[in-house]
Amino acid sequence: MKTGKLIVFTGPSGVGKGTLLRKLLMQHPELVLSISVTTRSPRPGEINGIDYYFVNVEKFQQMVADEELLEWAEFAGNYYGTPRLQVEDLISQGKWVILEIELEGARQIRRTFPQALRLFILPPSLWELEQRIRRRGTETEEAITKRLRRAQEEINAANEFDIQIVNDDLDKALENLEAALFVPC
Ligand SMILES: Nc1nc2c(ncn2[C@@H]2O[C@H](COP(=O)(O)OP(=O)(O)O)[C@@H](O)[C@H]2O)c(=O)[nH]1
Ligand SMILES: Nc1ncnc2c1ncn2[C@@H]1O[C@H](COP(=O)(O)OP(=O)(O)O)[C@@H](O)[C@H]1O
Repeated sequence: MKTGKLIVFTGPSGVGKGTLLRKLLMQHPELVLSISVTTRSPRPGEINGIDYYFVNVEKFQQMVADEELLEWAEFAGNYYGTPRLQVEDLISQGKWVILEIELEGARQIRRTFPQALRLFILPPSLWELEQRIRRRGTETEEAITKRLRRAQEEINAANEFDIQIVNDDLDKALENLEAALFVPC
């Protein structure tokens, strides 16, 4: 029987997690990205059920109370969480499931799924991180400030993770990511 695997993918907002994951998933369709629940509003182009499940705060709190979330956290004024059933089903089918989550959620997973592989994506510098968030053009000034403040705290915790990858050159970062995931055993 194939063994499923849980892979945690963390790093500051704007570091390029989404960009790296899109490329990785195109090349490795056997990997599955877990779709999170969030109370944040959809950005233009984001689709409910594809990018996130967009819910209101009441619904989110109900899911927490009903223990439907494997982990959850507040980030920059919104709630985010991983639906438990979806992940457990996929892992029991032998799939490799990726959680793209922030630091507090990654810490929860470390306690509940100690066997998960945990990766942290670093920016080449804080200056470049800020340029990337601004260039993306999806955030208000207030949201950018919150994300940058949080970024330093997250970067300080990078050593808690099994593997650290710097996303400077995108293709190089992708190569390092593949090397970390597909170690011959
Ligand atoms: N704990 C937790 N964090 C999540 C989850 N889904 C997304 N996040 C994180 O929430 C943060 C904000 O995500 P988002 O609003 O999409 O902004 P972006 O990272 O700037 O694109 C990022 O660090 C995500 O990795 C989740 O289910 N649980
Ligand atoms: N290696 C890279 N070099 C330059 N720009 C990048 C790189 N990786 C991602 N970006 C850009 O940085 C911005 C933030 O990337 P994104 O994937 O949305 O980050 P995250 O999901 O971590 O918040 C996007 O505009 C993306 O095109």
